[in-house]
Amino acid sequence: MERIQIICNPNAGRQIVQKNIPKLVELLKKGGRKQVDVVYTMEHLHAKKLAFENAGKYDLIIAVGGDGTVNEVVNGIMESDIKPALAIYPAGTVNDFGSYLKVPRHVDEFSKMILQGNLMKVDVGKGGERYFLNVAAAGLLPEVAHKVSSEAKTVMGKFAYYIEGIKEFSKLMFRPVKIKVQTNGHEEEKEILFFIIANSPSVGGFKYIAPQAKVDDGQLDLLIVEHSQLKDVATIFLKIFTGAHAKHPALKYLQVQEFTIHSDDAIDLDLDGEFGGRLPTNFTVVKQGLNIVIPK
Ligand SMILES: Nc1ncnc2c1ncn2[C@@H]1O[C@H](COP(=O)(O)OP(=O)(O)OP(=O)(O)O)[C@@H](O)[C@H]1O
Repeated sequence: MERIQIICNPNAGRQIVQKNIPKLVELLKKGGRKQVDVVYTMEHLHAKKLAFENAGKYDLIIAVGGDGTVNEVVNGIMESDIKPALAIYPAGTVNDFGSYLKVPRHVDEFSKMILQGNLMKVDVGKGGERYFLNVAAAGLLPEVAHKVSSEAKTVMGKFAYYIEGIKEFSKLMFRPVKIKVQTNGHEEEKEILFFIIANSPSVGGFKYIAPQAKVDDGQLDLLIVEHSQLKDVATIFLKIFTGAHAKHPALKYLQVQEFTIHSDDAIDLDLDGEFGGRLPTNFTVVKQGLNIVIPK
């Protein structure tokens, strides 16, 4: 992987990791990489455009930012005919996929990982026409993610999500979401509190939301909590910290390759923490569709 493009969101997270970029470039050049170009994103969707337009010119794109920036780079790569490899340099409030892959945050370790170039093929989820690397969701979690202001997340980190989550939770007790789920030609109507479609086990900073998820098995893990199970929701939430929630009878846990979710209400969809359009949405998975650099 000789030709490297670094796409960096200067505003992501606490804007600390970004200070390492000059050092990273220096280390990669010292390691023999002749072309290491850095571009800073200027606005929403800029990272996607940069990844798409330059996909053929690079062997590797390093996304520096949070899950939103990584999602944009993944969309740019997946929409391109030539697909460079991806590396995630976690610099955001939440970096689920990077944390799951145990990507080092220290610049020396990170550059070592890039120079070693150990690749893994991972699945990429698709919700409608948009790709997601880690998670698609609607209901409680995305409402929380979108309600928390960027400033609050920067100051409080992940805890901002949890605090808002508790506030939102009481509101949602009275507002279930009606959905139709189609899997393998079978349709079921449900009133749910939320659903999560996970590629990796780690979602929203919780490490074990989808404990059975594997990022290269060609399957998406679908978790649904039905409204009828409201009385159990508190217990489910408490168990999330250890992953024990997945075995709770009130939570439906399915592994699927394709399914559709409809709703009569205008329900926002969240893909990797970003607004991803509205339901209805057909979900598919591109099995091992992306090469990603991981530690040895
Ligand atoms: N220069 C920029 N100014 C403003 N927003 C940007 C800029 N570059 C990228 N973005 C947008 O910032 C959003 C958040 O990015 P990302 O998830 O990487 O960071 P984060 O710090 O984890 O998230 P958040 O800002 O939501 O806390 C993305 O939607 C991205 O498109």
